[in-house]
Amino acid sequence: MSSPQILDGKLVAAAVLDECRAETAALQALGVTPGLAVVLVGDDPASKVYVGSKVRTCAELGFHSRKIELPAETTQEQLLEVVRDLNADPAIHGILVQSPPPKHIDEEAIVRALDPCKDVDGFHPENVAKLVLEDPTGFVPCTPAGCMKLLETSGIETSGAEAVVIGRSMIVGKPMAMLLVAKNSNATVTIAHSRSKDLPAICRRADILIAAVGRPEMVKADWVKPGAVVIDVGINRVTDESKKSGYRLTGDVAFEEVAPNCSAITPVPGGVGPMTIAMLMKNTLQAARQLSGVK
Ligand SMILES: Nc1nc(=O)c2c([nH]1)NC[C@@H]1CN(c3ccc(C(=O)N[C@@H](CCC(=O)O)C(=O)O)cc3)C=[N+]21
Repeated sequence: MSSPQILDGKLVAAAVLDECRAETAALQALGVTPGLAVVLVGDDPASKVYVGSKVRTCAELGFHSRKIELPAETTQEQLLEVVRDLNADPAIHGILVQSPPPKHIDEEAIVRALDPCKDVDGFHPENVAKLVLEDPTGFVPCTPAGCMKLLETSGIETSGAEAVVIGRSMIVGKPMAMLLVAKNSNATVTIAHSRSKDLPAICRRADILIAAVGRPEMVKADWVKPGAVVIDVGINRVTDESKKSGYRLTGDVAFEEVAPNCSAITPVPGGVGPMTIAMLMKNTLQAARQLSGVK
């Protein structure tokens, strides 16, 4: 096989953002300006890039946004105080605390302190439950939501398909599996992970393969059934002396060798990453509508 369909996340994200822009204008006409707060603790360079790009997208859409950058030494109690203030701030509808925080911070406690109605990441237990219950008032985590949107808009049939998700994180793997098995998607889902026996054989069963492990180029050509659809969630920085920055981005899939073998595949960058940000904006709009009681 040759020339797979390249699933262009940048293009689809731009279309989602166009919808968001129109919806923002409509909300503003009703006196509601969507507001997103992004909290970053410490100075991880990759996190800074992502946070910057989230805040920039807010500005492009006409959202109110707040970027709260805290030093790496910020205590648990100080961070909880910031979250409580944002919970109480009527101009803020969505709160995102960039993950991972420094080691001395108990991330789970921070997530539980969020007002679930403002938890646009969908990490709070109440939103996790709503995802399992298929309750649309909950927030779906942005990365898996973006993968689903990309599959939908590309006309990829999930109903009856064998999907394999590699990775069982609360941020991607588990919610991704839940979305694929949900009644509006109807895939048959396997969740594989580092302890799975014969991972390549499990992956070869997949009509739709989702790689979310965080290991650069782990998925090789012989892991993929000919004609499969491959969604690469990995965003790994690897050193590359030929680049001015000294690094390049690569996914969890060995793109060059895998692509010729599949029917469709996402690139990195330009695949799932831009979709994640677009879905964050969509979730913030949902939060603004729900909190303000506007339909
Ligand atoms: N509470 C929380 N929520 C998140 O949603 C969250 C998080 N923490 N921590 C980190 C991950 C990662 N993440 C990305 C979003 C966009 C791109 C993105 O736009 N990537 C571009 C390239 C960007 C670049 O050049 O580095 C692309 O793939 O084309 C990447 C990664 C959100 N995350």
